[in-house]
Amino acid sequence: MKIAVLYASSRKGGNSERLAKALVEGLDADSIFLTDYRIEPIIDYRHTEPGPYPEDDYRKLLDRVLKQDLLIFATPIYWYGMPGRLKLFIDRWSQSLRENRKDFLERMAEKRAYVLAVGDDDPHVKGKALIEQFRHIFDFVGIRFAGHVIGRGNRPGDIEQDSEALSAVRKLREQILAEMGACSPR
Ligand SMILES: Cc1cc2nc3c(=O)[nH]c(=O)nc-3n(C[C@H](O)[C@H](O)[C@H](O)COP(=O)(O)O)c2cc1C
Repeated sequence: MKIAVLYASSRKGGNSERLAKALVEGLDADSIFLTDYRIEPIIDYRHTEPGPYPEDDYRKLLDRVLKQDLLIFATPIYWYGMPGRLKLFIDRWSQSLRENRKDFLERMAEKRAYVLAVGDDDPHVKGKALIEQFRHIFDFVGIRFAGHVIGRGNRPGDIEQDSEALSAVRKLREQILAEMGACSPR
């Protein structure tokens, strides 16, 4: 099973990253830092001739994502939603739907995803909309939403005090390990 973590924070070593690392520690997971990619905003060509699309890192990033079986979205909550960098990437899925809808949806439908979201302003209540947004996005493209964890933290490292989030992550980890065991050849 191929696993990737999409790190959506604008900073390194933050709470969402730490939560994701607790989830995949010791596992063979591809670490995809969105800050390493330049992703331009979508241009809506749905009702006109398509193109030109931006010459940026979108295809490179998408290819890396499409290789995976399990996607872990590790994201801070920014203004009660996802960071712009992650939203730009997901907006561009509309480009793939326009360019190669069947192939894109077939490949997305093979995937499962977890969402780990960290915020500091009552995240279990005010972060619900973000989780719902992911649910709708995954439904649309056929990704199976396998679970989520909301954590609380502001300064890097705060998440280590959120025992509830850490324990929820341990449970997801057990799910992943069980699935990997079921997949491995005997
Ligand atoms: C631009 C920005 C917007 C933020 N907006 C929210 C918010 O709406 N709700 C919230 O709970 N926390 C908000 N925060 C706090 C971050 O979610 C919090 O510090 C989190 O730990 C950051 O994740 P990271 O450490 O993985 O970068 C915001 C932080 C920034 C920088």
